[in-house]
Amino acid sequence: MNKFRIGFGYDVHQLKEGHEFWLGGIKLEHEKGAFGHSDADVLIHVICDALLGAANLRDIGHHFSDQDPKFKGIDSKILLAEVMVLLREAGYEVGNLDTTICLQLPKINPHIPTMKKCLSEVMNVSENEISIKATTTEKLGFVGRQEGVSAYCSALIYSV
Ligand SMILES: Nc1ccn([C@@H]2O[C@H](COP(=O)(O)O)[C@@H](O)[C@H]2O)c(=O)n1
Ligand SMILES: C[C@@]1(CO)OP(=O)(O)OP(=O)(O)OC[C@H]1O
Repeated sequence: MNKFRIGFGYDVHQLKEGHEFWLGGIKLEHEKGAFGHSDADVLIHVICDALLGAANLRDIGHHFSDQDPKFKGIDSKILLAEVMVLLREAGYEVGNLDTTICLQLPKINPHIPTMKKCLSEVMNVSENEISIKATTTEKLGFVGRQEGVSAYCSALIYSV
């Protein structure tokens, strides 16, 4: 019988002028971009954390340290692909993911189909199993002030 496990991820990155804005594996055109040790793709980071957590494999920083120059500016799609290797080596497959991006601007809805296609290809998981949603915080807090972007992910995995 398949064993089902759930996982959860949460992450925040600062938004700053003069940085690229990578989100869900694609580059958005915006006056500010996300800042981090990697490309700061907060959506991919929460997916990694939710999958690692579900498999009890620690977290993204444990596998890809923000102190390691090897990961400086790295494309987070590479990290997600590596997480999928770890997950499958541990004997699991992805059931489904449900994510929420908290971002005041820009609007994410027009980009969701492209993000889903991109993540589906990186993970080798059907687009139907990848849900991406977005919300503002009604101009409240660091998201509302456009100082940062946060995201959440719930993941279901099952043993194969
Ligand atoms: N960056 C965002 C934020 C929100 N959306 C979409 O707009 C809807 C309304 O947002 P509220 O914060 O007022 O609830 C939301 O449900 C999303 O569909 C978006 O595309 N990009
Ligand atoms: C991805 C890593 C590694 O480059 O760096 P950041 O882009 O800073 O991301 P974060 O989610 O803060 O932590 C994970 C890090 O290990």
